[in-house]
Amino acid sequence: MAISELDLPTGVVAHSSANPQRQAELMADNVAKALAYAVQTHGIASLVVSGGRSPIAFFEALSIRELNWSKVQISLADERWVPATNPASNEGLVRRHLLQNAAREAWLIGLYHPAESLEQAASLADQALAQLQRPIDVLILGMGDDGHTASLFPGNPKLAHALRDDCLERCLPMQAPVDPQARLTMTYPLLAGARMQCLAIQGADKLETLRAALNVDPLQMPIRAFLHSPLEIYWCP
Ligand SMILES: O=C1O[C@H](COP(=O)(O)O)[C@@H](O)[C@H](O)[C@H]1O
Repeated sequence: MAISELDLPTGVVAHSSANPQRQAELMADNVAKALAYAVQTHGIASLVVSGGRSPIAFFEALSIRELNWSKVQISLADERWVPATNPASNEGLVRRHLLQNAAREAWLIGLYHPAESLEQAASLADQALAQLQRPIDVLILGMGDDGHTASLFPGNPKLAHALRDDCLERCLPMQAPVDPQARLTMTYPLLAGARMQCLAIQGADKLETLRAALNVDPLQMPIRAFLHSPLEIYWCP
């Protein structure tokens, strides 16, 4: 199946690339243009990225794009509650692959904070996110095989609250079904307010997950909540 065969909602744009490197370069070009425009028009740009296995080539391609990175804030759609030195840390991934080259001048607002409980850590992350320029200029989402995005996981008791349009928290604690289970996630209104929204996915399995998500409720597959304009989906086989 190709992404062009999906019946996507009106206003959702699909970009198809021949391979992961081409996809990374195309996304890096488009994201760099959007960040440069944001810096030019309001003096500061905010970029929120996801972790997981997929974004490394994109991070590296973006890190060498020339723009005024000292005016760019970078934060994370979600984080595992582990320090940046832990191999599972999304912040660690961003530090190793994105905050390099020209992009080393960017300003990172991490979600991880040491605390006595995950709830306290989420509250500290929520406070740190007060510095993040809103609306987010560019959001890069990923998607798990169960239809989760950020750390908005199906079956979590806090999911319905995190997906509410009027959810006041910027960040909430979540439990994932896989290790590391303790997670921190940005909530729906913060994420879905982004000016430019991209979903980056690779492979036939993720396309099948996306197809399934089109026909279910967001509580079953949270990516469903984002499948509307202005989402741009970047897919490659
Ligand atoms: O756990 C996570 O998974 C999703 C998808 O990651 P991938 O490895 O399948 O690309 C990711 O978007 C999220 O940020 C991450 O914490």
